[in-house]
Amino acid sequence: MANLPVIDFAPMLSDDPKGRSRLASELRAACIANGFFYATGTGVSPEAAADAIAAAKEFFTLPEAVKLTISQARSPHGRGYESMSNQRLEPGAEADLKEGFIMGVDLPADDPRVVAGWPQYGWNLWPEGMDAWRARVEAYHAAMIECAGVVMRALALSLDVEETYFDDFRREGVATLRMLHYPPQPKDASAAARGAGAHSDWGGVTILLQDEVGGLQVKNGEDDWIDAPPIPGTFVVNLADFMPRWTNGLYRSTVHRVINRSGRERYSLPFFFDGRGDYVSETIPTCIRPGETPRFAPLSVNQHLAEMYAATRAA
Ligand SMILES: O=C(O)CCC(=O)C(=O)O
Ligand SMILES: [Fe+2]
Repeated sequence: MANLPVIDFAPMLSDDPKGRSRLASELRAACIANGFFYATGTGVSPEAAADAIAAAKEFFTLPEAVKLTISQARSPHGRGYESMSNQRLEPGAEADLKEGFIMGVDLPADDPRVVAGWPQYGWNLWPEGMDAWRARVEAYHAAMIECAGVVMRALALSLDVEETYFDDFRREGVATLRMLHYPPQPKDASAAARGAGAHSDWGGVTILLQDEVGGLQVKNGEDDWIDAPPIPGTFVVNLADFMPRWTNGLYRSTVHRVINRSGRERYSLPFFFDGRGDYVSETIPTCIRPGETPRFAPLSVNQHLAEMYAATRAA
């Protein structure tokens, strides 16, 4: 079984037309095959990545009562602390054995998009007296917005459109950082136990930083589960639900899951780049081959996010 490829994005950060065209074709092959790959050279420093994992561990060691002061239940916008087993990503499986912390672009209550109730547009919740921690998390979030820009510009090139093609989607879009803690699955756990049940992600791309423990699995192009083990110095990137819409099904929004059978605590930080609420997807003209018609109706980010958040709540 071929492993997922490691793709170097460094050509996007310098004037390197040859490198970019090599990157575009490697990326295209990876996106058609599995929609999952590892990324290096995205411009995020190893120190920033290590610090983000450290910050996640620090948060989850706080007493439950402290974490609950910023419970997601208190946020109209899905921010804050997500208690253990609060989500069920896979219908028919058990609720996900994970807890999380969610933050995103911070907007005041009087922002017109917040007033209009756009999903995931709103303000963050932060634990009391942890300003330095907050600054570290905000710095990593800002770095990931940049990183997603690099990845999406390369994706545009891989589809033979201007590198700016996805800029309208990206501009002031939903950009959610989730810190996750997966306790080890108990030895006697049922076959339906999941850290994160099988699902696809909902936006444009997801860029995942995982620690050294492992447990992420990907459903490949042949419908087999394959491991996406940690590779130091990389992110795991997966395409999400808008990609098949843009590409008329050429690029997949790949199903993945987490089962933590390691016996150890696992920490991971997915960053979801979900796009601008009022953005409506259309099929990219270069993705419609002669004789084909668009397979997907236009869909707005707001509509898709609202439906998916509602569908996956465990309670
Ligand atoms: O923790 C991971 O490795 C993946 C998490 C994930 O797929 C998600 O939160 O959507
Ligand atoms: Fe996911």
